[in-house]
Amino acid sequence: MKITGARVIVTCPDRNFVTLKIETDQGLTGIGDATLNGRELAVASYLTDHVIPCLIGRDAHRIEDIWQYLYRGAYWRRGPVTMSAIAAVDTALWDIKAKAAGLPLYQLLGGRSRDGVMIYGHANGGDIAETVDEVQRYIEMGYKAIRAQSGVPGLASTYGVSKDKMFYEPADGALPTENIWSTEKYLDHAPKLFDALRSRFGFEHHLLHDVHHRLTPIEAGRLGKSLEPYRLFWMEDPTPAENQEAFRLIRQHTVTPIAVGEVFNTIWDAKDLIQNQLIDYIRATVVHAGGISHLRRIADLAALYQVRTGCHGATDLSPVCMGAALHFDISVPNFGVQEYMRHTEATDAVFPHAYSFDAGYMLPGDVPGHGVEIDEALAAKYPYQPSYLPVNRLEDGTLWNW
Ligand SMILES: O=C(O)[C@@H](O)[C@@H](O)[C@H](O)[C@H](O)CO
Ligand SMILES: [Mg+2]
Repeated sequence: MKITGARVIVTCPDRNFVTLKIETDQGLTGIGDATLNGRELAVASYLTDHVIPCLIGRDAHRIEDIWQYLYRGAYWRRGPVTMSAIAAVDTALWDIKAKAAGLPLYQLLGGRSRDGVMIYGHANGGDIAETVDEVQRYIEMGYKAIRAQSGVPGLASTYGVSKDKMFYEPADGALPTENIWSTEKYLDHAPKLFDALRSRFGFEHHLLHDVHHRLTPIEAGRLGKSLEPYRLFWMEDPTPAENQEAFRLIRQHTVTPIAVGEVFNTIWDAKDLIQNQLIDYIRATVVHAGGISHLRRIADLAALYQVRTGCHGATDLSPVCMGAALHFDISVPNFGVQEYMRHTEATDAVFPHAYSFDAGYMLPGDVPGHGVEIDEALAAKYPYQPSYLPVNRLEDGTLWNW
């Protein structure tokens, strides 16, 4: 089966998405997500100008060979732009292969390992009271696992607190907005949030929290220790993970489980964290970590050390990524949880899909392929809109991690 064409579709139904569509000489097409929030056009150009010319005429069934060709052939390896582009090709080719076999993608990945994919949603509020009410709402919607983020007294804004409660889009400006961050105010506040949540709801539901790279290792150790009475499912991105060694310091101080990896794009970013059991969940996902093929390699390494998957699934990852991730999630043996931030109706209309939500779990659907398509005519109605993620500054003006 030959690749006869490929094109990049950039669309912005409420937010920007980049999609690669591959066509073959047997009439089958496949799509892959290539969205990189705030740097979308870099990936679109990488695909259009440097990858697609190399794809035409290749055998669409040779997924692994094409992956190696794009990874080794670029000479300049790794990084979010390169690996998101490779991920889009990989995902589209798995979509084609499954369609050619007439099977849902998970059947080519070893079949089901579970009946459904447990997901977690994002409850957030401007203060503790509002966040408690939002957690209540997610419990009523049937969620078994809920991430809780709240505003911090004394800070005008902070990561994870959105205006619209069902969708969270942090990219909010034609140039980056600047937020002010105070670690002391946050460390004083976070335990109070989870004390209120456990006092109200007990321990029946999994509670998660995203620190979003904003602490130093010892501060992360302090936070993890302060959250131990509340038995979190995980504390996410407690400190930037370029220095994987830093997590040893956190581990010395707390048994609060740690999840890292949504910004990782290859197995090399996670190798030491996994092999030294410095984390409990790996957050790498289909769109940013080289696609289905590479994510399986990361998951297999993680399984050796009893590290489980917890794929990133924010609104800025398109329904194409969500669909592919659910096929991965329902089959991977060391599954942990899948993040699911809902997309808007306009986005869902552009990306019709077979996956579904049912009482805190999601199902990938059983149509051939990964079950997600793109309505190109509708996509064309939503032109790209430049949009940046915010930056953080400390109260003294120092540029910090957002
Ligand atoms: O865990 C998460 O979902 C967050 O870290 C994301 O919302 C992240 O901030 C965005 O994906 C960035 O575009
Ligand atoms: Mg996160």
